[in-house]
Amino acid sequence: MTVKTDEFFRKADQLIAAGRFIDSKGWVPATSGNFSAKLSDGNIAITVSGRHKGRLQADDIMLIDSKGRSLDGKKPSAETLLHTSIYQRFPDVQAVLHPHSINATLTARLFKNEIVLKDYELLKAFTGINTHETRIAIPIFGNDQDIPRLAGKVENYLDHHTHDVYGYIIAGHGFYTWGASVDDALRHLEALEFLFDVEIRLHGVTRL
Ligand SMILES: CSCCC(=O)C(=O)COP(=O)(O)O
Ligand SMILES: [Zn+2]
Repeated sequence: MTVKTDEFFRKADQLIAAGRFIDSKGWVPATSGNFSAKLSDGNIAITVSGRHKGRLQADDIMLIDSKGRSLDGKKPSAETLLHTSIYQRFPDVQAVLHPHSINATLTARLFKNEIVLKDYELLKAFTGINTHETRIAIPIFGNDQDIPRLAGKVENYLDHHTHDVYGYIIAGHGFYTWGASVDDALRHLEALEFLFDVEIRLHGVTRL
């Protein structure tokens, strides 16, 4: 069994704190959502499947390898493959966060295929964006209980959209976002939440 390092426990603490914050906003109801952070050796700290993400303890964060295989005998998130495929594609990504928020769910009901966010000052919360005069697209995928098939659809999208993808929505489910640290991923998460909220209010729930 692999020994857990100081780095593992530091990242685990960051994920636990992120979970508390995300839950305080109501974005991980019941046992929904999952979080991960990459370690310098390529292994990944990730939430154990089925735990309440707002009440995580050190025991609820486990260690997997880059392929998603458990290194400590615990059962990783059911959606582990969605995390490992992001790390594999984007070497700079160090954290992946997946909330199940009302706004992501409503956004997928209001918009088909993607939501375009443009001309918002808060776009500057995304790494690499320095002006409101830009646009980003957040793709929307159909939900699927077959996670490898869902991961394949995400992969296919990312094969064709190589720049400025900061996250994606899974309809009727939640969204995924990531960043170069847990803090960066959390900033992207909050910004997306705000922008989804604005777009929902703008386009009106009456269209649902
Ligand atoms: C009760 S939420 C259903 C599963 C899910 O979508 C999720 O995000 C949590 O799954 P995990 O295995 O990571 O706890
Ligand atoms: Zn989920």
